[in-house]
Amino acid sequence: MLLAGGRGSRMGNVDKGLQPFRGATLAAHALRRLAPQVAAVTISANRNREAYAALGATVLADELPGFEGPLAGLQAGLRHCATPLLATAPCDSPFLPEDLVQRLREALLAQDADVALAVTIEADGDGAARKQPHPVFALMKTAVLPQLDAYLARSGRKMGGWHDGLKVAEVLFNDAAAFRNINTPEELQREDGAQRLQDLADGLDPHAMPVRRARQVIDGFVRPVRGVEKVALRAALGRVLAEDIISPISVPAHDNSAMDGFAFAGAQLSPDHPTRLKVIGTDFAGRPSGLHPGPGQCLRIMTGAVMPAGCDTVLAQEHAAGIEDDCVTIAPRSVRAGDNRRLKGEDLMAGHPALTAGKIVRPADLGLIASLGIAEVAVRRRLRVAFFSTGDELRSVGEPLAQGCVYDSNRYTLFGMLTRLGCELVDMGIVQDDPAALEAALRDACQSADAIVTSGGVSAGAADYTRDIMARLGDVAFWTIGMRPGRPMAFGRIGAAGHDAFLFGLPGNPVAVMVSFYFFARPALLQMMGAAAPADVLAKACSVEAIRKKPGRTEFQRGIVSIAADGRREVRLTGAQGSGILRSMTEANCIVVLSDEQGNVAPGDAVEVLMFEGLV
Ligand SMILES: Nc1nc2c(c(=O)[nH]1)N[C@H]1C(S)=C(S)[C@@H](COP(=O)(O)OP(=O)(O)OC[C@H]3O[C@@H](n4cnc5c(N)ncnc54)[C@H](O)[C@@H]3O)O[C@H]1N2
Ligand code: MOO
Ligand SMILES: [Mg+2]
Repeated sequence: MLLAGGRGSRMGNVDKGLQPFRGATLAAHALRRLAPQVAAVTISANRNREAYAALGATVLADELPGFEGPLAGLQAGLRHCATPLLATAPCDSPFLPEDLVQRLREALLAQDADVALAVTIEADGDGAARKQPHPVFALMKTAVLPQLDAYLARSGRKMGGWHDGLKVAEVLFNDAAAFRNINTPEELQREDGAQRLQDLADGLDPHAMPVRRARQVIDGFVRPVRGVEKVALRAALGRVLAEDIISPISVPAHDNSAMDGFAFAGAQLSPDHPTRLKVIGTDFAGRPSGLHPGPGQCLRIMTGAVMPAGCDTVLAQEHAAGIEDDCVTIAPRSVRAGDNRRLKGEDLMAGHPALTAGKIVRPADLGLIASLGIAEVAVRRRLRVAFFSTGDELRSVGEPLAQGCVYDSNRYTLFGMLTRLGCELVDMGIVQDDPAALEAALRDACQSADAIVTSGGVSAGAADYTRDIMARLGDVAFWTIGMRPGRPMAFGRIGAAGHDAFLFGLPGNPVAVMVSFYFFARPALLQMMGAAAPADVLAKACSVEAIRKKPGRTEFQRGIVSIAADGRREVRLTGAQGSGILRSMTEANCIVVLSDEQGNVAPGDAVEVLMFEGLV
């Protein structure tokens, strides 16, 4: 029985099961999961009964009036159930496990229980593991109806509340995500992925896809992962901030001195005559003297010491016209009122955001967070990325190289690129050009990862099965991109056993896999990590050589930037640019990006380069 009899109050009092979702309704998706697991399906619904009946199920209304909740639906279900066991699931759980009923039944029989219900292990707010029962995902003997009747007659309404006196078997499911339900319009929209890939790519020719458009489609399709964890400050390096960090204090907390010197009230400076001030004491950083200089007085002060009351100006000691005994002489115009004073909150003001969600934490950010006294930060959970290479010709490092074979290098470049992004990796090795093996690998990958990156098999070669299988498993587009290298690519979302993952099917050639990773997969993975969109920061360099280039496609050539004798930045190519020549990537320190509009390049022309290494 699918439970669809609720009021849908968090959804705005609409009939939740009938909300559109991925081309159907929530209830239709849940039913699609549930129906194959049982002999017959009933839907508990109190509104729109014809719409539910149209899904091909018997529809039952509550016996109790007034939307009394899922137990009322269950009561009607048990009363009319023709089988000895009744399974239930809510209508808003489109991802429910495909083996839900089978596993509940095994436990119910093995333990001779009255009710079997699903439990998962979930992390609570502190990251500690906690058992989460899901009493609406249950299987029960129809013979338990009298207990439920009695509970409802006592005005009990809690889903698990009526189990007292019954034997309950708990069945642990590893996949908490399969039990997630959709309660609010926002959740619905997020889970719905907003749009289908085909709609996003509408009107675009998959056989001649401009780089820019492919990136737009990918960006519009991927969604950030939701999990958040609290980590100790140092562990946040390289992670993505999940929340804005609001400054709890002002930094600095007080006006303080920017110099070692003398602090005084600037109003007494004369533009025409030297000013002589008596030094009445010394203020160190963290050790104030407690003295307040009056007119004609000053304090010796160290950098970082709090400005004494009544003082607004510091004269750096090396700028004093004279220091003798306990007096300092200041020449006219050698310092202005207000100089060398750092203002309270000039770095960070209390209550203002110091860092915003989506920032990838760099060393300076660690320091900034520490300066606020914050020891723990909320970061997005790491992205899990599964990757494998395809091809019968591939051998792994350590194996002998048979005639006609090559060592699998793509899995190593992918390992490097994914590790640099801070992903959690699932290395699935080499998968043979065999449809069954490929399908099994992709299904497997869906269950363990948020994203899958494969290499090889996406062009139209006879042994390239990848495309067919990918298409069968989900919403996948195959593009020939107007670029070089990296022309063929598969992108989309595939699913198996209640899990889905975004898929990047990259071309097999070793340079092509890297270039398509950097220009398509990387920005998309960053978005999935919850990171704010990064821009490719291109610099200009003078090409020392002529480069042949056809307009109408983007070329990513491998280059070496150096500084010429005249101080200008110049670039030369690494030599042969074939997409199988991986050496070109190791020799290069930049990619020369020749845009669609660009034609031939003459020696001395400026071209755009994307440098490999930055400072931090
Ligand atoms: N008739 C056409 N043939 C090809 C086209 C085309 O448009 N029409 N496109 C070419 C381009 S461009 C590329 S790139 C490749 C992409 O093909 P696949 O993605 O199907 O890749 P494979 O055929 O499996 O492999 C291509 C090449 O790369 C070597 N390779 C594959 N995986 C690895 C690995 N893990 N480590 C090292 N080397 C690897 C493989 O042995 C092949 O030599 O298609 C062109 N053909
Ligand atoms: O993608 Mo292919 O490598 O353009 O040669
Ligand atoms: Mg291949």
